[in-house]
Amino acid sequence: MAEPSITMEVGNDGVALITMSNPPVNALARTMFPALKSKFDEAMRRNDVKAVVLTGKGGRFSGGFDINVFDKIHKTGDVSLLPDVSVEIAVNTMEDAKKPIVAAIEGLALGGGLEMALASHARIAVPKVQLGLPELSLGVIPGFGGTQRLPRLVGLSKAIEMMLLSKTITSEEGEKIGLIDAVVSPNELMKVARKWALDIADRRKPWIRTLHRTDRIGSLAEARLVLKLAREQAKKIAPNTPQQLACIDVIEEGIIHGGYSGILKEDKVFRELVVTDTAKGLVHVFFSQRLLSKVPNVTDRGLKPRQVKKVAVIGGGLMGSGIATALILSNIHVVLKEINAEYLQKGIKTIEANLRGFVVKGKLTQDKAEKALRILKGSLDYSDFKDVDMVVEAVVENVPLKQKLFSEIEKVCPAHCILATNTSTIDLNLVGEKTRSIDRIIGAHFFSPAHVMPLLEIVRTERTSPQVILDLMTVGKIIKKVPVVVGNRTGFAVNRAFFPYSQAAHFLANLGVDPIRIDRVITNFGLPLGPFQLQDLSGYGVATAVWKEFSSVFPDRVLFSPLIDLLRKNGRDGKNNGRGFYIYEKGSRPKPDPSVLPILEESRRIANIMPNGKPISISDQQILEMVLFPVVNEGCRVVEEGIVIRPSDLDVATVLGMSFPSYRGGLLFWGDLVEPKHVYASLKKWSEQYGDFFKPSKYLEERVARGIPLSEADSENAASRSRL
Ligand SMILES: NC(=O)c1ccc[n+]([C@@H]2O[C@H](COP(=O)([O-])OP(=O)(O)OC[C@H]3O[C@@H](n4cnc5c(N)ncnc54)[C@H](O)[C@@H]3O)[C@@H](O)[C@H]2O)c1
Repeated sequence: MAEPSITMEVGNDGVALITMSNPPVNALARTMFPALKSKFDEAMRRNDVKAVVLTGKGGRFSGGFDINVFDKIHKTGDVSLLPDVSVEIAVNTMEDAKKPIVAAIEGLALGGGLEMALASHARIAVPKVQLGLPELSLGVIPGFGGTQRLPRLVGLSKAIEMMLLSKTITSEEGEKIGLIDAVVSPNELMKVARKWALDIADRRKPWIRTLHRTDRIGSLAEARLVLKLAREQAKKIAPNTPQQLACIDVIEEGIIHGGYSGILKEDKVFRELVVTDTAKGLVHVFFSQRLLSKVPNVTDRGLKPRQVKKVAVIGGGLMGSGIATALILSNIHVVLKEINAEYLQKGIKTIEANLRGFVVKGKLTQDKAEKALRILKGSLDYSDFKDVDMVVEAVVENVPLKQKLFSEIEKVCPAHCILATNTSTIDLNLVGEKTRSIDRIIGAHFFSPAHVMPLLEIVRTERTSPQVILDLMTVGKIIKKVPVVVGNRTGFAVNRAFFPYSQAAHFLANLGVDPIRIDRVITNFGLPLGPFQLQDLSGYGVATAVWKEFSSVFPDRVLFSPLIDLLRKNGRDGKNNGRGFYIYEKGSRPKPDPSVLPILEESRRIANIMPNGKPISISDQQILEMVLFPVVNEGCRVVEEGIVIRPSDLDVATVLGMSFPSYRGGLLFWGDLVEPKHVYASLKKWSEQYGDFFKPSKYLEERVARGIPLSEADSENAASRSRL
């Protein structure tokens, strides 16, 4: 791989072209900063240089600061690994340079990359460049002066929106809002940038040092109002993370005391934020996601993914229609098969509604929605199956039906066709029992709603062929999902890890804790739904089926609760009929339902676990731990049993499939943050008091004994996992 480098070429026109190179996105490695400085210094010294153009090699300006450095800081705690860029390079060397610097931008300028462009005196870009400061999504703030210069170029509100939401914009939009000085065609880029630089040098164009500008900020009173609203918004959208409010504070510093003062505060705050648990969690998820595309015995075999152009989706219910939506949106033709015309129409209508939903939210143009619908075809038989490259079965959860379907499909589909099932609970070997091509059977486990949720668990059996796994991974990426390869065991990875979630919550409710309080503790922690609201949403039929399924497979750790049965007996079915733990009324938010209390009391009487018949006294933190530590423990079993390839795969999967807060790094990483020894000791205590449901797993026990984080891959266990 090419080494990171900075080169300089001086043209006869007196323009020095400085090029950043570090493929693939010219990330700014630490070693590049002294080299950048020395090239700029040389350009300033040389008499044959009048102006400088800064660019990136290979059609990309720069993807930003090399975040491998964050990873190193998190492992060593050594913040001095951060280079002094904000003052030394972005101010002294670039902004205050004696000769003008113009950024010539192609492809992308993100994070530190965009900040280098902001420190230049003008910015010229080609069309469709991606521009943004997404640092907050990694738990930090822009660190090379971005918090100060972006508001001075595009105005306070727009800058705050771009930073707080980590929003990227195109160069065309950038030109409209003042971030980009001109958008030109790729073959003109260098010519225009060079001329622009010379025009500044010769005073034909203004020489703008952004940090000194105030014209886009407005009056102090106006700025204060914008900052106040931004703070309120930040508290609402990100109540558990520090970087949003810190970013606003830093911007405010620059507005009150001037850009340079803002830069100094930015640098200080950046160094504080980079070592927070939030940054550690977000960086962990970022790197863990990258690892997912490495699947032993699949991606290391030199196989090439085969193209999947047409897919048959069987079943147009909740899941099938969502899956079909995701496929047609990525230009993959779909045949949707149903049992009768009425259900088929219903399925197609749901797909249309899914697309309309995207259009209404501005995520899709009407044109694209119509184009997607044109490649969808409904069917009541197998006549359109002869040229499909993949089948995704999403019919009701019924073993004989699925077996029958796969034995039929095998006969009507081409020999290369991938045979995928969306089952959430059934053993894939059982699904494929009546099928000869067992090596083509694979799980494509989408999460509901399938056109929205990003996780795709790819379930492989011992017999699934590596080619089929690779093909499905590729399709997953094409339809913008994040594929995580998992093993074929009840619940796979995410549902399995989360099966103790509602059980533990019911246990607490039977111990006398208010379910609404439990939900509140969990949502304050950052999960979007507490366990009771989640059950209300999925309906008690599903809750009972899931509870039964897991109880039969893992009878050693099941808790008894009569609560759901009692609710059903009392005519409640959660959101389905508007009454559950909460009352659901059209147009208003779910409200806790006080009339659940007698049902709850009856459940407590039957369960009979309250000490001396009295509700336990418990803190919010203890509630959180009693609900989530069993989930961490089950997550440990998921790793122990080799259901995921690496522990960090489960972290990504819980973030994407269960909306576990990414700023907590995913399930196991959070277990590491709260200390595995504490998780272990708590579970052990509860298991002695309440039984085996809480019994610490071997993996947890062993990791604590060896002092190895739960979320870290362990080479010793890799061999046992390779059976995946
Ligand atoms: N609901 C979820 O959250 C979820 C999540 C992941 C996976 N799953 C799995 O996805 C599958 C489907 O679940 P769902 O929630 O979409 O169910 P659903 O009841 O909403 O839809 C099933 C559809 O399959 C159709 N169908 C039945 N037999 C058929 C046949 N022979 N040919 C064609 N169509 C047929 C039915 O008419 C119905 O429209 C199940 O295996 C389920 O375990 C569900």
